[in-house]
Parts: sequence; C-alpha cells; structure tokens
Amino acid sequence: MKSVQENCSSSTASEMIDLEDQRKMSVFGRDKNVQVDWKDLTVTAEVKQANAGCCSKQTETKTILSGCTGSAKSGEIMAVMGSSGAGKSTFMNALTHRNVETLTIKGSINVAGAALKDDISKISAYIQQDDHFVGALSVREHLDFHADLRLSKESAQTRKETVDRILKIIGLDEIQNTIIGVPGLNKTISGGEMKRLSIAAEILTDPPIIFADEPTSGLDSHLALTVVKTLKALAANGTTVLCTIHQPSSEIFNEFDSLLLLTMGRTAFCGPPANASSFFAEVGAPVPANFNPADHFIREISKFKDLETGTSDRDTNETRIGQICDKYNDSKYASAMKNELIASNSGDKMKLMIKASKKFRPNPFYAFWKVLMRGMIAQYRDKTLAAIKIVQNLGVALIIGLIYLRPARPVQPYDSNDVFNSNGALFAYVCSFSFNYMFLVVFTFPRMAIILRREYYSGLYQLWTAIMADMLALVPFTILMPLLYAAITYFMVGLNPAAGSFFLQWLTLFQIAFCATGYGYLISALSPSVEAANAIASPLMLPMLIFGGFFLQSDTVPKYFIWIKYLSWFYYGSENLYSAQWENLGYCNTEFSDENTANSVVANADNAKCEEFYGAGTEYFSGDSVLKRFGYEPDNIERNIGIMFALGIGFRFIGYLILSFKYRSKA
Ligand SMILES: Nc1ncnc2c1ncn2[C@@H]1O[C@H](COP(=O)(O)OP(=O)(O)OP(=O)(O)O)[C@@H](O)[C@H]1O
Repeated sequence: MKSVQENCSSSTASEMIDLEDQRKMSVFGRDKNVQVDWKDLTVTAEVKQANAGCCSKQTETKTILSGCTGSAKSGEIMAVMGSSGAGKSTFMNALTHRNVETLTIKGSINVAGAALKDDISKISAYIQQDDHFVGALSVREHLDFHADLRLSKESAQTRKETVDRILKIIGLDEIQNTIIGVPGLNKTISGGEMKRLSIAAEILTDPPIIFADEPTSGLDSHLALTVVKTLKALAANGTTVLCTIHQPSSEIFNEFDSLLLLTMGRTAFCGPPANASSFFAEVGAPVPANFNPADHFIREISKFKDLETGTSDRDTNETRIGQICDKYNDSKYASAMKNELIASNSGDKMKLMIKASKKFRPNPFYAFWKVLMRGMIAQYRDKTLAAIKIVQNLGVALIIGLIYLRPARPVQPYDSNDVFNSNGALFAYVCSFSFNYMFLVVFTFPRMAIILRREYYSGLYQLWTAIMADMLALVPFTILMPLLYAAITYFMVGLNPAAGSFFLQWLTLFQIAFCATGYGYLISALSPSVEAANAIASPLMLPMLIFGGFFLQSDTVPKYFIWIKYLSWFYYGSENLYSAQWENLGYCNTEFSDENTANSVVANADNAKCEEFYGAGTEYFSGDSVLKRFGYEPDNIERNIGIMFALGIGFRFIGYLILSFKYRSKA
C-alpha cells in the first residue's frame, strides 16, 4: 500500500487535465448539448408544529423554494451558492427528482425544453456530498465494477480503456491498486481521493448533465480546486454541470462559468459571475477591492449579516434580502436570463436521448452476477473482518465446548447430568447462532443498503438483482461456519456420535443462521440507520427467543401472540437439534438410581451397561423421554427443515419489499 506522501502525487496528476484528455471524454458519441431550465420553481413541505403536542396532527406548510427561475447551459459549470438553509440541497433534489417524497413541487423543470421528472436520472449523474464505497475493493476494482455495469454493452477492451483513461484524467492512476478501506475500521484512501473516485464512477458514461452536491466539502483548498477543475474540464467538453458549493476560494470561484445565488428560498442572482459583481454594485453592495467575491455575495444575502456586531438584526436583514431578490427579479440580468430559457416542447430530442441511454443499462442477470462477485469480495477479502468473524464463531464454540466438556462419549453412556448439560449446550447453540448471525447482518447491511440504493438510483441495476445477490454472498459463510462450529463443539461436548445426527446438527445450525440473517435483513430494511437497526434488533429478537418454547408453555400464551411461535426459528431449530441428539440415544437415569431399586430394573443390554458404569439400580431411559419433556417430536424434522427454509426466504422477501417501498420514488 502506498504512503500518504506517494498518494499526494496523484492529486497533482489530476491538475494535468489537457485538452486532449477532455476531447477523449466524449467517446460514446452522446449528444450532450442540453440546457437545464427551471421556471417559477416553488417547493413546499408539510411541517409538524413543534408546539402541537405529541398526538396532534397540526401541520403548517413551509415554503422552501419560492418562484425560482434560472438556467444552466451546456458547456458551463454553474455554482449554486447561498448560506446554510437557503434551499440549495432542496433545489438539487427537485432538479434531480430525488428525495422528494415529502415535498410538493410546483413550476416547471425542463431539460432542452422537455419535462423529464424521473427520466432525468437516465441522462445525468449525481455526485452526492458523502461518499460510500465497498471498502474491500481497490480503486480500480470499484471503477471496473461501475464500468462493467454502466458500459455493459461495450466490449471488455473499451471498458478497460475507458477506466484507464478516467483514472488518468481524475488523477487516480497511481493509486489504482490501493484498497479503498472503510472509515473507522481500517486505513482508507484520502478524502480527496474518495471524492475523485465518486466523480470518476459517475463520468464513465460521459453523461450530458452532472449534478454535484458539495463536491469540495471536507477537502483542503488544493484538493477542492483539483475537484472543481475536473468538473470544469467535463463542462468544457459539453456537459452541463451544476454544483452546490460553500465558501469557495477566489481561485475556485474563478473556475465557474455561471452563478446561482439562493437566499431564503428565493433567487438573488442567476447568470455569469461578472454580472453578479455589476448587479451587487447596482444594489449598493459592490464587491470590495481585493475581496473574495463569493464571500461578499454570501455575506450580503445572509440573514445573519452583522448580527455579531449588533449593527443589524434578523428583521432588517430579511427585509434587505427581500429587496435584493425583488431588484434582481426586475433587473436586466433576470430578463436576459429569462429570454434564454428554452420554450416547452414535445421533448423529441430528449426521447431520443433517453432511448440512447438504454445502451448503458445492463442485463439483470449480468448485474446479479457482478453484484454477487462484489459481495463475495466484500465478505471475504478483508482479512481483519474475516478474522473477526471466524474468531467470533470459534471463540463461542470453544467457550460452549469448555463449559459443557464431556469427551468421554461414546465409551461411557450419558447419565442424568449429561442430559442436562448437553441440552444446555444445544440451547446455547441456538441462542449464540441466532444473535451472532443476526447482528452480523445488522452491523453491515444498512451500510451496504446505502450503496445499493445509490447505485439503483443511478440505474446500475434493478433493486431485486442487487439485494438478492448481496444476500446470497453471505450464504457460503453461513454454510461453512456452522460446520466448523459443530465439529468443535460436537466432540468437546460429546454429542450423539451417529453421522446422521452430526449432519442434522450442521444442517440445523446452517438453517438457524439462514433465518437469523434473514431476520437481520428484515430489521435492517425497517431501520433508517445502522444505529437504529442495532437499537431495535435485540427487542425484536426477544419474542422469537421466548416463543422458541424454552421458557413458555404454548397453552398459557395469549391467543393474539401465538402466531409469533410459528415465526420463531428458535422453536423449529431446537426441535431439530434436540431430535438429532435424542432420537436414537438414551441415558442412564442416575437421578433415581438406588441399590434398593436394583431388583426392579429390567435385565437387558442397555440397563446392564448403565449398571456397569453407574452402579446397581441405574436404569436406561430412551431419548424419547427427554424429547417429551420439551414437547418435541422427531417426526417433525422434515417439516421443520421446510419451514426454516421458508422463514429464511420469507424474511428476506419482506425485507426486499420494505426496501423497494422505501426506494419507490426512484429518480
Ligand atoms: N423535507 C423537508 N421538510 C421540511 N423542511 C425541509 C425539508 N427539506 C428541507 N427543509 C428545510 O428547508 C430549508 C432549506 O433546506 P436545504 O437543505 O435545502 O438548505 P441548504 O441550503 O442545502 O442548507 P445547508 O447548506 O445547510 O445544507 C431548511 O430550513 C430545511 O430545514
């Protein structure tokens, strides 16, 4: 792995974006001449009143954007600026038609004169503020994955050449084999490299429009300039680039071809930055000499201007901002901009472009295969994570094995204590497996779901292919680990030595892991974050455990809860584990053995063996008597196998339905 110093050299490489590289970017012959217009754009949201009390449904309509009109042109990079809360993110969301479920959008948003709504995602890329990657992949593998899906109709050679070229353009060629890493878990590539990697994946198909939400946040000024220059180079090649940005340096600000200033949901200016300086001079707020114009504009349209010195207050500022917006609306700059809006049309050009974008959509089975392979790498490549998972499983197996250690089996038959202990070991199996495997998913899947959601929104694949593939990637682990686990505990605890019994134990442990991971997916799908998933996981697991039949008599359970018993894999899993153990095996009942009862013990081979090991009067009891105590029936083994498969699949399916509902407003 390269040192930080070595990695720094790649950022300088990205500055060497020459015209030749720019020219090469449009290799897919896409028509990129599209102008994005918005007219009288008003966005509102229903907001619950804080003083409305817990049960009140009293809401008010909040206007987030009000009557905004503007235009972003092909071949230009536009800076969308405004102070915090001005409405920049809402503006980007409205244009990209993402995260708009709770918003009411009025006015028109046209691309080349046509209203696209959801279809805008087919001809645009959205570089989001926060970067999410599968950390186990290398930089190159990440781009190869995106190239394989986004350019699946192109030849392997074209895909490779495209990735090579983009790596060079974006300045990541020198770290292409470096593992991306997971923040907080292991070493990662730098923040600037992550940002450029996000951009690289989005520009593989050379999209006509790029939306970038705060692409420079968290970067130092040098890296921020590199990122903006990269976006500018794309614009120079015909792409329409809209980019929200906070406090750009003068150098960065100079890179922008046009500027949109938003304040309190209104437009304070839209047009070339040079005109902005003229406009602010006309409204009595000229840019001071040797002052960063961006800082000046933001300050002038901020509600918080001069609050700290006491020379202004909120009301005065709001009135002043309202006047600036009104003056802009009546200005020659606004008229010039409105004259350039493209008249609404039938959208024939866009229909052709959207049709052409189909060549960038992969076959679902190919996508499934690619996501599965990536999921396998994510699960098994990271040695630290793999080691943690193995040590966790083996550690629990060893602890249970040591607590219930009984290596004497099969020489010496069980006595009553052994029955108690082996039942305890089986109970520990069910619980440890259920919790371990559920949390394995609850800790990892919510993070992966963010990536899947983004890629799904970017049109990389259909949701079912990705979710199924990702779920399948964990299955080899849930098959192999129970084998290792069963082998260790089996011999340490001295369980039923018959091969059939061992096999059924292994199968049952796999099925418990399969159900628990399925339940983990369901919980993760229900939760908005990793933290929420972790918080609700244990309370949701508890009823499954209690209804497993260990601590509750079914006939005393209130009728309205009985259905939980039928969803509890603890119940089916324990019945199969206990049946595997006791179906063909008995024990010597040492609890009641007594010299005085010796005469009542029937003479047979089993009883004789018990008396040989545990003294006269010790009687042999069949395993059925143990199963009866728990109400378990060996005849149910096949039924339980079927039900556990159905539960594991069912939990996953419901999880998938929840996610598809949550992601329904796909952009
Ligand atoms: N779905 C929503 N429901 C209610 N209010 C919302 C919603 N989305 C945004 N807002 C409010 O609208 C205003 C503008 O929010 P937005 O996130 O667009 O601002 P921003 O300019 O991107 O701010 P920042 O720079 O701090 O990210 C804020 O007051 C925010 O609380």
